[in-house]
Amino acid sequence: MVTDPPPAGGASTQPHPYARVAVIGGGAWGTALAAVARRAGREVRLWGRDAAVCAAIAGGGRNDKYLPGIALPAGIAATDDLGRALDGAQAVLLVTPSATVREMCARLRPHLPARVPIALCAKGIEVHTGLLLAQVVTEELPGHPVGALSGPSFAHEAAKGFPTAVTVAFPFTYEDRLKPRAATAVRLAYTLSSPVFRPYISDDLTGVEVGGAVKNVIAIACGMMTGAGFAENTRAALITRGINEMKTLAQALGGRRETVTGLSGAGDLTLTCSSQTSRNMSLGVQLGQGLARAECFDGRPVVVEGEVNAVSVIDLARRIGVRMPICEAVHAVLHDGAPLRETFARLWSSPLEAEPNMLDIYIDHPADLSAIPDFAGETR
Ligand SMILES: NC(=O)c1ccc[n+]([C@@H]2O[C@H](COP(=O)([O-])OP(=O)(O)OC[C@H]3O[C@@H](n4cnc5c(N)ncnc54)[C@H](O)[C@@H]3O)[C@@H](O)[C@H]2O)c1
Ligand SMILES: O=P(O)(O)OC[C@H](O)CO
Repeated sequence: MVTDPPPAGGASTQPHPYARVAVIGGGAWGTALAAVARRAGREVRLWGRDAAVCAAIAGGGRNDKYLPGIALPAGIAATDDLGRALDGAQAVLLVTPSATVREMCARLRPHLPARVPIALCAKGIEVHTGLLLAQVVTEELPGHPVGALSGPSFAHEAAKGFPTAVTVAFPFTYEDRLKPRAATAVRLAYTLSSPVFRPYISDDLTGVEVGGAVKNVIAIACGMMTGAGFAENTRAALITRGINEMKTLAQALGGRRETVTGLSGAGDLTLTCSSQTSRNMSLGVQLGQGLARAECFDGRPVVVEGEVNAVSVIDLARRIGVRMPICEAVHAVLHDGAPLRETFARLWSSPLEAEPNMLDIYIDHPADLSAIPDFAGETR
């Protein structure tokens, strides 16, 4: 447990916020986080690779490409010049898609102020290496404290100022435990906090990152089942068993099971699996309805992290011997051409087992896939 008594002599007990925040990534979440930081009273520089988007944000307070119709708070300095965005930055939020994190680090390297903390706001695990994104950044940018910001947060809601809570996680040093108000996670949480944005603090970076990556895959599973005509019982079972897959992977990688019950795990899973606002859930629904991948989202290119995450999560889980049957099913449908209904029906015929941490037992369960009715098209 971390405690720090208030200092004697009436000195302020507030952490020191990071006064200047650089947000790297001008998409939906990067723009929303710039709005969050601005609303919290910080000086904000937003880097995007699209000059027209940057001009619209800086000039008109809008990013209609990624957040249509939303008026952003005044004063976000948006630029396509990385050097300008990072000049004097005291904290960096990295918000480009997970697959771009390593290349973005190389681009950031020449411009980063020394020892500036970097918070990953993308959700994923690197394909091939199996590294969590914070490990990728630590490898590429040694000497910087690296953490993550994650949780149930649709960008358009956070940008509009709807109350949102997330987790900010950085490893805690011995010193941080003695003086938690000076810890990076605490300072960054305070930096971004406002009456409508509430960051919770964690030192379990692994648990937080695993939650963010796995929830995307489980959301695709929920979407697939919904699209194929299954109902709420099925979705609730996938969410609950999905949390168990997250816990098992987090623990195997050195994270804590209870972190997965927090905002970055169960919280984000609940949000993402409940609404087709989620691109992951929405992709699953469209595939469940029988659309080909190329037809989904009317053929528009849309960032669906769970597609990539399915590959990296399953590759990692197999390597370290962790069972993740729901993620395996999603992977099989997305990447091995397995038939969707049969693949998920098979999950219901897998051996009976006990709830977590109770009894190590597997009992054969008769597999009769034809016993599961075809609900597609039925009106409920
Ligand atoms: N949108 C949300 O509600 C939300 C919420 C929380 C977390 N996230 C996470 O944030 C990350 C980004 O998602 P998003 O919603 O902002 O995506 P987005 O599609 O809205 O925007 C992606 C941004 O990344 C940029 N980009 C793409 N490839 C790039 C590259 N190679 N180099 C530099 N920039 C590149 C694009 O120009 C764009 O500005 C994802 O990992 C996502 O899971 C999104
Ligand atoms: O639209 P999604 O599925 O990428 O989800 C966005 C956020 O991760 C929700 O917290």
